[in-house]
Amino acid sequence: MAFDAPPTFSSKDAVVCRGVGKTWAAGTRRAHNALTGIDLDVAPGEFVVFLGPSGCGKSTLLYLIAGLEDATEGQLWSFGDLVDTPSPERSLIFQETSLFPWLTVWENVSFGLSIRGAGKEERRSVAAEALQRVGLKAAMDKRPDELSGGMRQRVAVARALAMRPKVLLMDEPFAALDVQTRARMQDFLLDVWRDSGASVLFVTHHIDEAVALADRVVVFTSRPGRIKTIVPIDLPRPRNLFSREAEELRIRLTDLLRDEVDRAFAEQEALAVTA
Ligand SMILES: Nc1ncnc2c1ncn2[C@@H]1O[C@H](COP(=O)(O)OP(=O)(O)OP(=O)(O)O)[C@@H](O)[C@H]1O
Repeated sequence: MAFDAPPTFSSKDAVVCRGVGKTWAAGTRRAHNALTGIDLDVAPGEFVVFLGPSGCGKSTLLYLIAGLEDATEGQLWSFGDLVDTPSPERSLIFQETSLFPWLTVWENVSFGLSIRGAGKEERRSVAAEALQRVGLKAAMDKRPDELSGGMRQRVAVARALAMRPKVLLMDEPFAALDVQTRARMQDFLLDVWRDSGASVLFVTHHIDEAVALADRVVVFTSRPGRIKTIVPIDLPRPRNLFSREAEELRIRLTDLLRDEVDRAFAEQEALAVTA
C-alpha cells in the first residue's frame, strides 16, 4: 500500500501508532473501551516490552499491530504502510503454541510458505535454516508431541522466522514454561533477535523478563489502557541482572505497575458492586 502518513514520523519506523484505540463490541456484553490514545514509534531492530495490569489491552494492541483486528480510534503504520490486514512481515507468536500435530516439525515451520506456493525443496531448505537458528535442526522430522514445551515454543519462533518477518509480535510466549526453561528461552530469543535484525514487541507480566530483554518498556495504565510511561533499559548487553542498576530498574517498574494494579482492582470491585 502507498505511503499514507502524516509527516510526523519516518517511513523507516517498524511500527507507528497514532492515537490508537479499540472499543470491543462483544455480542451480548456491553461494548467497552479496552485501549485508547496510544502513540508509539518502534525503530527497526528495537526490542520493546509491553507491561501492564491484566486486561489493560496489551494483547489487543499486538493484534492491532498484527493487522488481525481493526483499531476503532487512530491509525497504525509499519515501514510506511498503513496496517489494515495481516502481513507475513509481522508474525505473531502466542503463549500456547498451536502446531499441527499431524505434520512434522519442518512441515509446521514451512506451513506459511506452502500457502505462498513454495515447492517442497524450497520449504525444506528454509525450514532447515530457521530450525538451525533455534537449535532444533536435528528435530526436523519429529512430530510436535515428541517435543518438550520449550522446544515447541522454539519451533513456533522458527515458524515465524521462516517468513522472514521484520516485526516479531510475542504475546507472553514463555508464560507456560517453568522458570529455568523461561530463562534459557530469553537468552535464546536475544540471540535470534540479534541475528534476525527484526523488531520485537513482547508482552509480559514479569518485571524480571522486561529488564532482561527490553530496550524500552512501555508501561500501560489500567483499563482503558493508555501509555503511562516508557522506561528505557540502558543496561549493556549481555546484561548483569544482579547489578545495582538492574535492581533499581526492577524497583521503578514494580512501583509503576503497583499503582495501576491497585487501580484495576478498585475498578473491578466497583464494577462487581454495580453489576
Ligand atoms: N475478542 C474480544 N472480544 C471482546 N473483548 C475482548 C476481546 N479481546 C479482548 N477483549 C477485552 O479487552 C480487554 C483487554 O484485553 P487484553 O487481552 O488485550 O488485555 P491484556 O492486557 O493483554 O490482559 P492479560 O494481561 O490479562 O492477558 C479485556 O477487557 C478483554 O476482555
